[in-house]
Amino acid sequence: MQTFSKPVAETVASALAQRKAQLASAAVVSFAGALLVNSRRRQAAADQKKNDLHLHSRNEAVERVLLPFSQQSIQKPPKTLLAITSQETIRQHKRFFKPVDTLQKVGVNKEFIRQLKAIAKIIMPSFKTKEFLLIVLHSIFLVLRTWLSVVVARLDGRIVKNLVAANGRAFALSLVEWFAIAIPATYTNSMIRYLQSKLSIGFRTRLTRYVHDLYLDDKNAFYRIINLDNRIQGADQFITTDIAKFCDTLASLYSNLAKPLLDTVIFNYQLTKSIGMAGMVGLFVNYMVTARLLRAVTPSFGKLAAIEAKLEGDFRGAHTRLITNAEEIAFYNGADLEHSILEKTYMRLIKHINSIYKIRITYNMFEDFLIKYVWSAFGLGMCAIPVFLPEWAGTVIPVKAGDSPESSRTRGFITNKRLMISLSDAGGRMMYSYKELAELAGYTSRVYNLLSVLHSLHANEFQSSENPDAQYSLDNIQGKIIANYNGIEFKQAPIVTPAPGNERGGEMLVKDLNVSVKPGEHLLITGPNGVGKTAVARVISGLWPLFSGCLAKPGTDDIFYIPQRPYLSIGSLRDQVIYPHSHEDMLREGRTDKELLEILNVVHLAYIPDREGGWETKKEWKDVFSGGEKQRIGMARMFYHQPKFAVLDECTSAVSTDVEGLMYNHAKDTGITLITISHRPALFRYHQHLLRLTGDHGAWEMETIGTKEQQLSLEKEIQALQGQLKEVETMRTRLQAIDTELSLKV
Ligand SMILES: Nc1ncnc2c1ncn2[C@@H]1O[C@H](COP(=O)(O)OP(=O)(O)OP(=O)(O)O)[C@@H](O)[C@H]1O
Repeated sequence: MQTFSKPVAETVASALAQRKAQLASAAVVSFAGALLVNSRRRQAAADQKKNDLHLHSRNEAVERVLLPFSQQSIQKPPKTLLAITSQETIRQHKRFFKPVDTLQKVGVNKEFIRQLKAIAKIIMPSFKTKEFLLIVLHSIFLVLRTWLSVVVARLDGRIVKNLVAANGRAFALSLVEWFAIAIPATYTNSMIRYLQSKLSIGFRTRLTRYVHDLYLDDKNAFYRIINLDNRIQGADQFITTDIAKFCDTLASLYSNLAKPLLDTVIFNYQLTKSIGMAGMVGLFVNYMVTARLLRAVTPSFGKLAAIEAKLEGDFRGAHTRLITNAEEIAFYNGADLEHSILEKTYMRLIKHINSIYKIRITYNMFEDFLIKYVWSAFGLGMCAIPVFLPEWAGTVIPVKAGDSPESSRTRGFITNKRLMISLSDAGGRMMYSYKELAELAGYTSRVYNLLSVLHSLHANEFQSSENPDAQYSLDNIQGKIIANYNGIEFKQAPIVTPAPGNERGGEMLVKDLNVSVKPGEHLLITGPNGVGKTAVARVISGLWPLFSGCLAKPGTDDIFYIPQRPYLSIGSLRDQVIYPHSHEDMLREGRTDKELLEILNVVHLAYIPDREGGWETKKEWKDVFSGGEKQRIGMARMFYHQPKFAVLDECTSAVSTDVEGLMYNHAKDTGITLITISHRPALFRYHQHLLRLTGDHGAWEMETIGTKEQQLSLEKEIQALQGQLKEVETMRTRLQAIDTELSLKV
């Protein structure tokens, strides 16, 4: 048991030694370190980055998008050229995607048509697109299929007539004709399905590309949509599933609506020839009445589809959270609770789907009854008109030379009946299309909502506050940002949480901050948990808005952020070090793996490439690296990018103090000005200034490290530690006493 007391003394002694070292080193730290800048190297890197940025500029006309389309292509995806959405197009489209009125009913109405028209500008930007060609081809095949249906109906009539007339030769010949028609008919059907799928995937590619261009824009809309807006929950579901469903429904709707419409026109024309005008008027009246009846009983499938999509998103989101936080949940033994959360989310979804199924029972019954039975009976009645009341029909079934009146009537009846069946099928599909149209309205409202929110975030238009008296509201951002400044300077700038949808508006964390960081003047930001240290970094990076005051900051290339939570991307080991650059960027800049190894050496990770099997190794890196290794990779990234300024947010908390010191010294030696967010006093010595956030109504204070006050406060801390050190002996004695007491009891 005595061994426990030794570390107590050691810890206090080492803390004391550290304080003394701080006191000594803080006094000697000066701007000299900052002047030892390897300026040539940094300048070259900056130029290279600018060059690189130019090559990847968002204004670049065309970018390659990888679209795997077969199993083979998954290994080696083909490259399809797709134009990147230009800023001009986005600006022009903005007015079509005005914010959605949440009270607006989702359904087949004017708003739906307006939203669909707006989305059409993305999925079919002009008639010179591949998608338009697909629609034309698709339409040709649809006409062909209708024509083939008429031919088949006539042939069917002739086959039965030959059978009734016992004409064996004619019967055999008509059967041959039957098979001859089967070939183009089946080819037509396959092509219709193929072209429909192609159309859907074409729409999806355009829409996904457009959404990605907005979602991952230079304003970080993917961050804003979560933190600065609460109109869209689970954007991933919108992008991966809702867009796909929207495109599938739209493409199939065209074929499901265009084909029966065409069928209705052509079959009606054919039927008029056989059943006369009276029959046609009867049929028309029948359509009108049934359509009205069906419309009246159709439930709001659009709204139901939109709710279903949202619940699907919630279920998917719950699973994603489980995967992302698997280790933490497993450590906490949280499987039971997570299980019940997943079950609840799933049951909410299933309950909704079940209610849709129940609604559909009566609707489908009514629909079937009207279309299959009422229509057939009505149709048969119409077919009988030329037989029983030829004077009403205004037409009689022609009797061909050599045919008996019976066989002619049979031929006429069979042909008409087939046309009738096709007509009722077309009607059924049209009615079904109405249901599909209502569902499309649901998907359209979701896709439109996503697009309108992305457009507004891209244009820096945020959700308006419900409280007009709120001091800080996202729709009233007054702060002034000066970019490309050689330093960081806050003037009367409050740090405020964005808090979208919060009745009270944003909460002020730091009051009117006045801080200036010039090159070489390293700043340490400290303060209790939740006081707003990271929030300062968020405002510098532009993730959070500046509600008032002024902030001058370096250009995006000149500042690098290492966040509190390490992030490891998908990709090779090399990709982890050079993130967010790609291997192609690295080669273009003329950087080598040898250089990367030197960087890993600085952060004491030189053993990693060998251990992991080389730079090309791909793994789920977040599960491979230890906490400290992840943080060192973060530092390695900074050394790779060599920015002028770096914001380090508690990013070395799991790194041993000696390696941490080496990394800090190396960063300073290479000319990086550090803005560190930390609670660790061991880091004082690497900085000139200290910003202390006290959390008392947004209060803060600035100190120069190494000043008299600073020394005084360190002296005080040393005295306190020395006091504790004196107590070690007493504590040790007490521990021994407890040990003895315990052993006696045992
Ligand atoms: N997106 C957000 N919307 C509203 N409030 C937020 C948001 N993100 C953080 N906050 C709140 O802002 C406050 C400051 O957060 P911040 O992350 O800056 O704390 P911190 O000082 O860095 O704390 P720590 O030392 O624990 O890292 C916290 O109370 C936090 O709950």
